[in-house]
Amino acid sequence: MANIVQFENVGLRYGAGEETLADLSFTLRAGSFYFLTGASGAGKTSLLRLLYLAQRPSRGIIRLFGEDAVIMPRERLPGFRRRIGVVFQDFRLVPHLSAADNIALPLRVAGMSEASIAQPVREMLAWIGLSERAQSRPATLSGGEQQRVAIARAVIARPEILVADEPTGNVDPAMAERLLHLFDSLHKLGTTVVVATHDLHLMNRLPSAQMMRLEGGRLLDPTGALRHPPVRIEGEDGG
Ligand SMILES: Nc1ncnc2c1ncn2[C@@H]1O[C@H](COP(=O)(O)OP(=O)(O)OP(=O)(O)O)[C@@H](O)[C@H]1O
Repeated sequence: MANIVQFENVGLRYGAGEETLADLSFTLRAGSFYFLTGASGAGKTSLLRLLYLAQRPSRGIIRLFGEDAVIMPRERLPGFRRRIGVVFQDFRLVPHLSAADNIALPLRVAGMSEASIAQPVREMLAWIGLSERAQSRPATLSGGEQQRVAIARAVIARPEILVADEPTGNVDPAMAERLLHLFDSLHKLGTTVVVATHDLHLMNRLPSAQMMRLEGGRLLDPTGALRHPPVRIEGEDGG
C-alpha cells in the first residue's frame, strides 16, 4: 500500500518560544484509518494544519501524494488542497448559504456545471440524513446537523485524504457513533482518514484503526503503525 503522507523530522514553532511540535517522523498508508489523540494543547490541530497545508513547518520535510509539499510552488497548493477534505473543529459553514449550497461548494470551486452538481448534492444530503433540511441555513440547524453538513462538504469531491478535527465534540453519543460510521464507510471506499479526538469510547468502537498520540509536542506510535521504510521519491538523490 502506498505511503500517502510522509513527515521527516518536522518541527513547528509559533513565534520565538519552544517548538510546539518537534521531530515528527511518520508515514501514513493510503487507505488506512488513523485516530490522533493527545491532551488539550498537545498540538493535534497544529499537526492537522500541517497535514492539510494550512501551515508550513519551521523545519523538516512533508511529502503528500509522493511530492514535497514544503517547497511546492504556491500556485500548485490549491490543487493539492482539493485532494484533502477537512472537517474543521468549528465547522466553518458559510452562514448565508443553505445546507445544500454549503455541500456543493467544493464542486462549484472545482468548476463543475450546475447540471452535474445537483445529483451528488442530493445523494450527500440523503447520506447524512438531512434531505428535508436542504434549504436550511446553518444557524437554523442543530450542532450535530451542522457537523454532518460540514462532513458532507468535506467528502463530496471524493478527497483522497479526509482530516477531521474533533468531529464528535458537539454531538451526543448516538450521533458520534453515526458520524464514526460515516467516516468508516468512506474509509472502506479507499479514503485515508485521520480523526483527532479525545473520545475514548469512539476509538474503542473502531479497534482496527491505527493510533497517533501526541505528548509534549512529540508523536508516540502506540500501535507501531506510523514508521515504515521511507519511499524513494522519483527524481530525488539523482534517482
Ligand atoms: N496560531 C498560533 N499561534 C501561537 N500559538 C499557537 C497557535 N496555534 C496553536 N498555538 C499553541 O500551540 C499549542 C498546541 O495547540 P493545538 O491547537 O494544536 O492543540 P490541540 O491538541 O489541538 O488542543 P485541543 O485539544 O484543545 O484542540 C497550544 O499551546 C496553542 O496555544
